[in-house]
Amino acid sequence: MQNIHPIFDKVLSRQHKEQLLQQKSVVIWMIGLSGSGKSTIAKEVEKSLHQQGFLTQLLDGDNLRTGINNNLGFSEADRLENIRRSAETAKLFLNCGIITICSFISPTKQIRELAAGVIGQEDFLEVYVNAPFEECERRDVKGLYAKARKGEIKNFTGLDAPFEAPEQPFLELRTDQKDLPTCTQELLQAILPRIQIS
Ligand SMILES: Nc1ncnc2c1ncn2[C@@H]1O[C@H](COP(=O)(O)OS(=O)(=O)O)[C@@H](OP(=O)(O)O)[C@H]1O
Ligand SMILES: Nc1ncnc2c1ncn2[C@@H]1O[C@H](COP(=O)(O)OP(=O)(O)O)[C@@H](O)[C@H]1O
Repeated sequence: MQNIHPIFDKVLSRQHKEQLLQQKSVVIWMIGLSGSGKSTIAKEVEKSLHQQGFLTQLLDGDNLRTGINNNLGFSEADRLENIRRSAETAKLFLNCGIITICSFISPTKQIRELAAGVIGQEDFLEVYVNAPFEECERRDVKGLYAKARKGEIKNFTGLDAPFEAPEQPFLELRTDQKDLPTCTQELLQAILPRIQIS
């Protein structure tokens, strides 16, 4: 990167901002098939954290794809770029001391390693929102599975595009076995020690 000179000697650090907000920031990165429950849990967790006085930001695949990522589709290369930009966005919030809840399918190990690399392994909490493909298809919240079966959507995750289950996520939530309040509580319990100032 020639002629680019990033500012590293900032007057205000992430710690200053965390101190102001009385919280520690982290990125909660929710992954899983379409319809597994990422957005639903993310919204519940955000609501609860807000009620407890934490400053949060939600970043969702569908939402970012209407703005910063609106020129990207679902090829492998586009998904990588989608996640790279989304992770860079999450990092801006992280460095502002904000608890950042991200929900992106993030289907491959390579894509998730990219996200973790941008954010920093220490601050990247990978949450696997897991429901079997058949259950997600049964739910078919947005009618996308039906369209994909008819061939109206190509590169659909789990059908004609891969989803690689993570090997060692920070947390796994089986949304076909536990209800929404239970999944929400499990996630809150897991992250609270990471975001509270001791
Ligand atoms: N081909 C294909 N495969 C999967 N999903 C598709 C596809 N086409 C559109 N959609 C819609 O896009 C949402 C997923 O976007 P993401 O940015 O999370 O995907 S990725 O992480 O880049 O793989 C996804 O949102 P969720 O259902 O919330 O996962 C869908 O609404
Ligand atoms: N335990 C659970 N956690 C989250 N969602 C659940 C759960 N059980 C059933 N659901 C339902 O599954 C669907 C998940 O949809 P959504 O959150 O949009 O998934 P995603 O964001 O992963 O595409 C919703 O209709 C939700 O009500």
